[in-house]
Amino acid sequence: MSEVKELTLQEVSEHNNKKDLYLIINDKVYDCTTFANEHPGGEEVLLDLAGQDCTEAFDDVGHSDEARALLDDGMFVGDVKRMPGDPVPKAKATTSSDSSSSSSSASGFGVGLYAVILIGGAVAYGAYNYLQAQQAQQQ
Ligand code: HEM
Repeated sequence: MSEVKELTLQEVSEHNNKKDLYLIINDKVYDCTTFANEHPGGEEVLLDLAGQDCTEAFDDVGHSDEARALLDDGMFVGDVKRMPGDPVPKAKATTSSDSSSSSSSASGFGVGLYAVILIGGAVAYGAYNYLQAQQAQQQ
């Protein structure tokens, strides 16, 4: 088995143009030079991020499994070699778990809010009926 190549952020950042375009996704380096002009999302977005870590941008778009499979289908160059002082990777695990946990807590809050509105409405309706009955008795 051949060893996986390792590239520093500095090395990757030199591949930053249309004729030589590397991207980092999840700490892996991909050569997107030929793919760029076939990219369904356009060549421009890839050029803007050329030589950089685009994990966040890639995840934000919500790319399909097909798009992810494309990456390992001939574009893989090697792993990122983090040097002391390099920026920390745009956390992959936290981004996905963050969004799922925040969305689940948001939906939890939504259900709670509905419950409060429903119960509040029921109590108000009950109080109104009670007062009406009291008034009817007094007349
Ligand atoms: C080498 C990495 C990338 C690959 C292999 C890739 C592949 C693809 C593929 C196959 C699609 C079609 C929809 C799908 O299957 O999800 C797509 C759509 C798209 N991509 Fe990428 N993409 C890459 C990087 C990026 C990056 C870094 C951005 C930055 C924002 C981006 C932005 C978009 C957008 C906006 C679309 C939607 C296009 C549309 O539906 O009109 N992509 N990409």
